[in-house]
Amino acid sequence: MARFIVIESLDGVGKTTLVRNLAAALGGIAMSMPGPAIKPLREQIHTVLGDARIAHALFYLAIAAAEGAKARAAADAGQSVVMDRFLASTIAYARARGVDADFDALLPALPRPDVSVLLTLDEDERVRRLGARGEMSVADIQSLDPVFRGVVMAELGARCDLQVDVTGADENEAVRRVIKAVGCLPAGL
Ligand SMILES: Cc1cn([C@H]2C[C@H](O)[C@@H](COP(=O)(O)O)O2)c(=O)[nH]c1=O
Repeated sequence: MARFIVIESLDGVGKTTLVRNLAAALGGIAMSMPGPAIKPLREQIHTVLGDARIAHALFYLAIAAAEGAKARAAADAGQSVVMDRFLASTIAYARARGVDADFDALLPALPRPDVSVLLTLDEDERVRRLGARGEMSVADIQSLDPVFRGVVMAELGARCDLQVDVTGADENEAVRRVIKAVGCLPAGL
């Protein structure tokens, strides 16, 4: 049974909420990239890394190696782990920002999830939700560019095991759709 589950998507699809709700439904733990300890420092780290796009990709890869190892260990010990973004996002965003590195050569050395799910949402609805967030991040704005979005979605689609569309789904229905697609059992069953 899948215990280390990765959820990937563009920004604004509802990934973070879904990760939290799915982890609760499975009686498991929610994790995120780059993780709560790094998140407050992220802007500072981006400033230090500057224009070197490969540096940003390597930063996220290092975090994926570290957080992925923790997730893998917890899953191997019998816990369900739901991770908000992982290697597919790291590679997809690096590619969309023009980094031309052989990421696939590194994959065998990195922790592997049991299943990765690409969450999709009707694009008009996604744009509406991003707008409703108030201030958009640089990444949010980049995801509105059709070329950028196309590269990210092509990479995510090629690298995820499953795709689940959550258009028209409320929070609970989104969890049900993912559980059905993954075939994992909610807590208590
Ligand atoms: C996790 C991760 C995020 N990102 C970018 C893409 C997201 O739009 C942005 C914010 O991610 P977040 O919404 O999951 O916090 O950071 C990368 O470029 N590489 C990565 O490995």
